[in-house]
Amino acid sequence: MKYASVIVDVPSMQTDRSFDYKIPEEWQGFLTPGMRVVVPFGPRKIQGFVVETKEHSDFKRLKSITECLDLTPCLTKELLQVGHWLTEKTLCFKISAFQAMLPAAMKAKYEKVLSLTQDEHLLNISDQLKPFFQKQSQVDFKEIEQVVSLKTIQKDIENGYVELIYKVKQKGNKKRIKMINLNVSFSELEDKMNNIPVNAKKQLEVLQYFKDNEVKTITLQDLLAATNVSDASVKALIAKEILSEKYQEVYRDPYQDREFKKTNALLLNHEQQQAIKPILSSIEENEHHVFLMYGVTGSGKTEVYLQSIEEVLKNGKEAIVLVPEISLTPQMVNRFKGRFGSKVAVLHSGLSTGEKYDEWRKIQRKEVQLVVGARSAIFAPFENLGMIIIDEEHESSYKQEENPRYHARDVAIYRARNHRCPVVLGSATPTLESFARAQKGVYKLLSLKERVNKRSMPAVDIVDMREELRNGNRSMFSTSLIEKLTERLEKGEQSVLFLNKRGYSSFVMCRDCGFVIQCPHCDISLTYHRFGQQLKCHYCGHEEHMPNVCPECQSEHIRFFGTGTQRVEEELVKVLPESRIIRMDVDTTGKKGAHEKLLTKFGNKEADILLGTQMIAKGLDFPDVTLVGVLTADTMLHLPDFRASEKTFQLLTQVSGRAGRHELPGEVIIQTYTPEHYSIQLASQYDYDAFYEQEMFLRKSHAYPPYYYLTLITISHPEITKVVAVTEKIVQYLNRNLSNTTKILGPVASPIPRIKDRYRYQCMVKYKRENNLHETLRKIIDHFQQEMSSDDLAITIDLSPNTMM
Ligand SMILES: Nc1ncnc2c1ncn2[C@@H]1O[C@H](COP(=O)(O)OP(=O)(O)OP(=O)(O)O)[C@@H](O)[C@H]1O
Ligand SMILES: [Zn+2]
Ligand SMILES: [Zn+2]
Repeated sequence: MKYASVIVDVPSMQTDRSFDYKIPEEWQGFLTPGMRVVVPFGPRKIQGFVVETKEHSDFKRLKSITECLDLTPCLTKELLQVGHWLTEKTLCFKISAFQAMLPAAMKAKYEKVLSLTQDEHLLNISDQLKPFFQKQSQVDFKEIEQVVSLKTIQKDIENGYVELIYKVKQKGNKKRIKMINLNVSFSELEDKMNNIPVNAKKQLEVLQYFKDNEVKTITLQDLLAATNVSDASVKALIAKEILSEKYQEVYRDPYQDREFKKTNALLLNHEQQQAIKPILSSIEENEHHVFLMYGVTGSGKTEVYLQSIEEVLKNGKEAIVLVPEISLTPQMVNRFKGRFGSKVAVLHSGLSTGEKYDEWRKIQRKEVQLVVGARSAIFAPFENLGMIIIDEEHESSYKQEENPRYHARDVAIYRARNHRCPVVLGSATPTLESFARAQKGVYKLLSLKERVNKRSMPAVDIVDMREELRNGNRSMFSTSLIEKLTERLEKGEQSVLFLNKRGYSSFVMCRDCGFVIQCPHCDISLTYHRFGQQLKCHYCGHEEHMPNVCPECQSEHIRFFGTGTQRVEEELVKVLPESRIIRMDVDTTGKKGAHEKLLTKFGNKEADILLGTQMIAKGLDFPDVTLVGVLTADTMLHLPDFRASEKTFQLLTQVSGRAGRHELPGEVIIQTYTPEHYSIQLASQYDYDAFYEQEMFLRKSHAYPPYYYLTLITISHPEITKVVAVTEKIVQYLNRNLSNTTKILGPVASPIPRIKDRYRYQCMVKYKRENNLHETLRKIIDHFQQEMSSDDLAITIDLSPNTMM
């Protein structure tokens, strides 16, 4: 093939198509679609993806590809196809779609260098530049920029003495280690040693080591450590050709120092057998089906996953398991590694960029057959997929909230259809969307209604906190919660306390005038951080010091409100001084591995109470936890979000599921200010079916999903008049072009009307069927393209918004 079509790394409307390049002769026949290349683009050199190779091009005078970055395609044929589909589905740029499918380490980074156009020009360039080019013809632009004025540089560029070049920097460095090799046989070694002068003691010591230990290859690092000699002695032996060195590539394996206890398949109970049967037959028959495995917490869904995967691997195929924010549940990793050992790659946000890259390459090289990972693991470059599992399918983290705004569930189904294999969605609290599809028979419903060994679900007690207040209890713990905690302490059992942080922050308010301190750039209150007495904005990062007096009325009665985990801990220590508490929140789990350490400690019973936020709500399976307390169940209910009730129900069910999972029975206490709310009532009765009925009824009457599809368009700009004008225009255009049955809401200010000094407006499209939607939206973006690139206007379109924020 002589020509290649390339998608270039310039995310803009004008460049959202392929460009043709000549393939230099030496790469013809080698370069294939899915490889990354460096190509000249205008004055720059940038990265791109080859999407097609061909014998002819309609264009004349084409430039040549400059560099080839891959030896094997980093995107398989199928993933290229997924990329095109993502572009359609989410209205993102092709380049964004391709990049989203690769580990961060492989995204292009550019460095600017200033380069002499000819060596002779060293005499002509300005004096300030000269010192930089004495020894080299290219200099990092950043270095020069700090010392020499841009004007001066510009002049030399205009004169043609120097030029500015963008170089693609490769981030994904493979880790290599130096191996030292013994070049002679052990019998020859004696001879060689005799020839070495006696005073070269260190060199002799090195050779003695090889002799004593009968090794022929060892890493340089280990050799130096074992013999306590310096690098120089080894070099001397290499010069004598007794030793040689070579580099060997190694993987950074975050789990290499850990042992995983091998586990075997358990004997499935009746419900599990019923559930696994259709999955296995779909695997055998090579048929694509989507299964919704609706199983109460502790019903043994994971065991069903494990045994289905076993079947897939036995057939020589591969599987993907998505787990929400997996770094947060090391227990989960253990279960997969325990069953499948080195066949598993793990991909999650807790890994370093390098570690992720290495895990990804294990997949690419077919060294593993199973990947367990968070959202983006859905793009694992397997070519022979036999199954995709999405655990906790209701988790909102499966939706990416930046471009491309995809939902991993959609990608999973698309890929599984390509590979003609099953998708299994598992949850104790399926999304209404999925459950409705199962009701209609679009998905196949598999139910696990009982806990393993018929253990009962923990009894739930709802405590009305208003009542507590009326009875004179002003603390954040109800009387009955304290009683039950004390009981657990006496019996040596463990408790989990859950603080629902979402929608709840510690804001600062003046008790005299009611003034709330807000971010000067965003319309949202600042959050109080005890450490350093700082106030922080969670949207733009603005920080300021906590004032001593109210900026509005000078009163000294300015306090923070709201309950942080730190405060809960302090209060708890006062009430239960003898208890040992582990607190898990963003502050205590910031460091790598901290999360796992804390959980291990709790598992070893080095603490009585685990106190935490969302991060302890799911996946935990500790036998001695018999009490779960939810401190404030209703904080999420009041968010401007049509899924607020559903999320509350899911969360309460998940948290309750942490108690009494093994021999000991469990109990749950839910503290709330709105005990009558149906999502709280029904969660306490574990009545998903009733919740589903009720919530579906409300969604229907308010025209929300799953009855209607949504599209959210958000417009932002530094000037409010501009935002309003553009939003109005968009609404008018939508009204003219979409069908009559479609509802268009807006323009209205977004729930957070200003972020980072930009005003935000939105409009929402609710529709049942809308064939024109994508085309209409594309036209809108097209229309405002100019203003978006020059006038700081931003329009984001989300075709399946998770929240209204
Ligand atoms: N067939 C079985 N026989 C015996 N024990 C089992 C069986 N299946 C699962 N278990 C055990 O029951 C416990 C709960 O199972 P598991 O964690 O798989 O449930 P789950 O449905 O995934 O729970 P959750 O949704 O709450 O995370 C685990 O300790 C598991 O090892
Ligand atoms: Zn005041
Ligand atoms: Zn801010």
